[in-house]
Amino acid sequence: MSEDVIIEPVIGLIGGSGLYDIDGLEEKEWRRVETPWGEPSDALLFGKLDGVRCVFLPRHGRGHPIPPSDLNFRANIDALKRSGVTDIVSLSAVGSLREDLPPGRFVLVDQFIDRSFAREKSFFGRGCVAHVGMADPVSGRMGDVIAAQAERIGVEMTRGGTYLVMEGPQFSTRAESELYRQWGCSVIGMTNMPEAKLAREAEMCYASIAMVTDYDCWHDDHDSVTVDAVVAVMTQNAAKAKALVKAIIPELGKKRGLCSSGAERALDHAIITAPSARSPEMLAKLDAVAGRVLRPVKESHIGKAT
Ligand SMILES: CSC[C@H]1O[C@H](OP(=O)(O)O)[C@H](O)[C@@H]1O
Ligand SMILES: Nc1ncnc2[nH]cnc12
Repeated sequence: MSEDVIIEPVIGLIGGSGLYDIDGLEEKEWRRVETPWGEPSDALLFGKLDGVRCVFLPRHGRGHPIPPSDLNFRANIDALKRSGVTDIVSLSAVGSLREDLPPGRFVLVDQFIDRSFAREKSFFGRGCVAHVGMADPVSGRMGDVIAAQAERIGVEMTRGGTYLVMEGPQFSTRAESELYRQWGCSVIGMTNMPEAKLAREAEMCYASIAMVTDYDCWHDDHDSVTVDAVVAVMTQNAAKAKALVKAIIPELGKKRGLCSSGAERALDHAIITAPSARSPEMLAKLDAVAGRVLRPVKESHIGKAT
């Protein structure tokens, strides 16, 4: 049954390698946010762009002190959620697994293969078990806005692509890179999972802009990826990324109904633990991410349309 709700979006931006700040924010303020899951990667940058509330988080922290496997993804997503964020735009450096996705190209990812293995992947667990759907991990609504704005400002963007998430921190062997190519993957990186899974559990819409920095190690005509090469291309990509962010925020910030991705109601049919078997400690930790379904209805954070 469709619900009559109006959402005033707050846009969360997660900046990856080479993106540690965003331009043009008004009323800027870096603020630390505490979470029950530990510390986020850094303080969060709060501000407004064209009147739209935004919250920026540098994924690896300013100066990039945190490697992918040590990222506290749960704290990052929880901090964005308790800051009021409704829609997350992830910006990431990635390697290309396809000839037609050269360095400099932006890819609007629509699928993931999660090969990460040393990370906390869920807010739920003993005391409150939930299984959310991940068939469609990103928001097509956000994708439509991002693709349209990329075209308008002349940023070359490929719509759709599968992002292979590897554990890292080492880059892939040639055999691994070839294997992922055979699997039909488009790009490779180390960070979008479990980020996208946790965003879904926290009922936030998620879109991923993957910015190609290299051809990984499979391409005969290109050197194997190095950090220097990634950073050099990312420095060129960053200006385009910042222009794109400026273009999408006023559009993403418009009042709207529920997202077609279903993300905002992901927990409606996901929690399997009987109310009598739920642990109070777990419920306390889930206060921000699952408050909508675990708290009494009158406290729900999304207002009904009048
Ligand atoms: C510096 S190259 C490897 C590093 O860059 C990507 O991070 P992010 O997605 O945050 O831009 C990649 O996933 C690795 O973490
Ligand atoms: N080739 C690559 N592999 C993994 N993560 C990356 N980030 C940027 N390039 C990458």
